[in-house]
Amino acid sequence: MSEQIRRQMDRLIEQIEYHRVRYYNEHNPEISDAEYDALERELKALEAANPKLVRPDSPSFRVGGGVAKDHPQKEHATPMLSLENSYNSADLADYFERCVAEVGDETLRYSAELKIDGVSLSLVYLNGSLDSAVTRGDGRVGEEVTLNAKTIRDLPLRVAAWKDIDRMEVRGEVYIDRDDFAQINEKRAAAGLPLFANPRNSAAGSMRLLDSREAAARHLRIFVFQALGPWAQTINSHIEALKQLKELGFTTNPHNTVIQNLAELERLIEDWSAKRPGLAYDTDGIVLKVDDTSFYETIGYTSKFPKWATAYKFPAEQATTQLKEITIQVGRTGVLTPVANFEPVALAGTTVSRATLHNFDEIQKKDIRVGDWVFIEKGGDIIPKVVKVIESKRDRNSTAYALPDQCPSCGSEPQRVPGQVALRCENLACPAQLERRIMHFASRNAMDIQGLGKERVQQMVEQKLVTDLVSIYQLDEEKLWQLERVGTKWIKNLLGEIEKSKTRPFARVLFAVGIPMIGEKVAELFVQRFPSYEALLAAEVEELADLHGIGEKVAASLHEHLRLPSYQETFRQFGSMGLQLVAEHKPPQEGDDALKGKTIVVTGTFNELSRKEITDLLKQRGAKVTSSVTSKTDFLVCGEKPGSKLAKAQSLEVTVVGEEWIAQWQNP
Ligand SMILES: NC(=O)c1ccc[n+]([C@@H]2O[C@H](COP(=O)([O-])OP(=O)(O)OC[C@H]3O[C@@H](n4cnc5c(N)ncnc54)[C@H](O)[C@@H]3O)[C@@H](O)[C@H]2O)c1
Ligand SMILES: [Zn+2]
Repeated sequence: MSEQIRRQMDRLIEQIEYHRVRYYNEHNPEISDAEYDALERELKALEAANPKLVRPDSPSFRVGGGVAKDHPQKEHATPMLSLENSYNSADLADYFERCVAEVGDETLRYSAELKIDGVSLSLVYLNGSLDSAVTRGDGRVGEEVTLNAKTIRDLPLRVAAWKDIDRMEVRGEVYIDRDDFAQINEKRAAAGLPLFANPRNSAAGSMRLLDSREAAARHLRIFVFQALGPWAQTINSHIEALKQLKELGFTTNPHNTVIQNLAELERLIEDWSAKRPGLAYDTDGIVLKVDDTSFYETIGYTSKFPKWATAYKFPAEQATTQLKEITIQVGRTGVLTPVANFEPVALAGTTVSRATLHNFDEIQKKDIRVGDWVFIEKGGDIIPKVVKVIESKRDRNSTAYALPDQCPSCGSEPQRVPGQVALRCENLACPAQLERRIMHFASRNAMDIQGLGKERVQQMVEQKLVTDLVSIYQLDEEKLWQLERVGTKWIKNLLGEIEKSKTRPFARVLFAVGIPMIGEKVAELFVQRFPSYEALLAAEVEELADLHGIGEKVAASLHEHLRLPSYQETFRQFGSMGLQLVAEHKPPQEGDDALKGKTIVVTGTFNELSRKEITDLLKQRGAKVTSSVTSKTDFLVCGEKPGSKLAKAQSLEVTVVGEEWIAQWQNP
């Protein structure tokens, strides 16, 4: 029996040692922290039940992962310990009881601090100047990384208001902001380097880089959380020490508070559980420390952590699991989104089995393959995401992911959206998109078919009364009677509306078919220059892009879509059903109000007309001419030397037109 337990302990220790090297030395873990902690807990439980079998070299007594030879080694004046972990109220209640019992005072105050998810660093200042920075290492001896520490953005290299102390040690947590971390991983993905699982691993790796210029590019930051040495010994409140550190120019975390009991802590935990996704940096818990430092020796230490402190750990947000399949969802706009389906795994209190992969570029960048073991993460989002692949666990025969060649809803070949990372199904009859397409087609500014509300459209699509845009014009009384709760009057009205929609001008038809990036105003601009479907189809992409107010991507989108079979077929059928595919050219009449409801800004200098003449002309046509560009502006008429209004209009995506656009509003 005991032989079996011994073997079990050996096996656990071997696993733990293996993962410590991956984590502490290589900064490239193969399992999540929660999974690692479970191994440690299992070992500790076995050790507690079998004290005779405990190995003297057990990781249960050790801090960190030892020291590598890359940097000079340096012994800590005071050991750098870890923190005891608490996962629930019972653990925390134990902590409060223990402190009160040791001190014999119920009114103890505790400093409650966010546990910053980074790596600890010891900084020694001699006569006010930073002398050395040392990592925790194995707690006793660490690695000297002073040059790297000097790249930490908010670390003072000299302490200004120095108070005659020749030696002072400050400890803190070095971390990387989430945004900076995302950029680091993006660069690594582009360079084909293994990704970091989280900001903490990348901070740890960065601190130990051999080239401090590279460390500087990692944008390291620090929150200091402790002072040691003669100066600190004169202050016997931890909170007060933090305050004075701040006055000396160190950055302390602004969210530290004082609490007195478990109830207050529980409120704090609840509060931060909600708020911490909004912080710029990762936190993994709340650290409690007895505020009165004169009790530290009384309460004492284990070989691994101080007993006057504990760390409540938030539920784990990362896990590792195996990717079984990549399925594809078709969004309402036709965009195909890959979804990771994996072995169900517990994560932050729920079981998850799916994660979004965002887009196909993401899969390629991270080289995610079916069968891979992956790190998944929940963070602040409801939907988990795949952080990275664990390459060391990849099957040798695995192959890179191939882009889908079929839309899962309709089977047609998806297209790459020009200039974007998305793949899109462009089939106008794709069932997954039909409802949205019809709603758009029938909307007020498009074909304006009243009576085609959301619910009705849903029913029609479900019952296959409409299967594409063309089939709207094939609806008849008999078909409509199949719907629930309809009457003669409603049917007659709807058919009337559909018939009436055939008279909508061509620009509206062009807008209504829902070509990506072709909005209402853009459709109008195109039709003014190319007044029929035939003319548009004959136009080269350069000619389309040549129009004032039209971007290259927009022109490319129109050009490409008009050539897709499903669009060509749709326009052909529209034509034979009597929809308007030719613009009726109405020269404007004196006093007509073609620009009614439009808000227009005029800027710059013009060749043919003065600014005043242009303004008057637009007003005659019913436009409201205003002086500043806002999101409500419909057009910016832009001459030469336009100034800041042009940039403003571009940033708000207001349509910009030139002097030639004015010509159409002049009387013949
Ligand atoms: N995934 C793996 O394979 C693997 C392997 C080994 C270790 N680990 C993980 O490493 C962790 C253990 O590392 P650890 O010993 O650094 O413990 P820890 O990170 O859980 O806690 C101790 C550390 O918290 C930091 N800290 C942050 N804010 C603080 C504050 N306000 N006051 C004081 N300290 C603060 C300090 O650096 C301190 O050293 C565990 O989470 C474990 O899961 C993971
Ligand atoms: Zn499709």
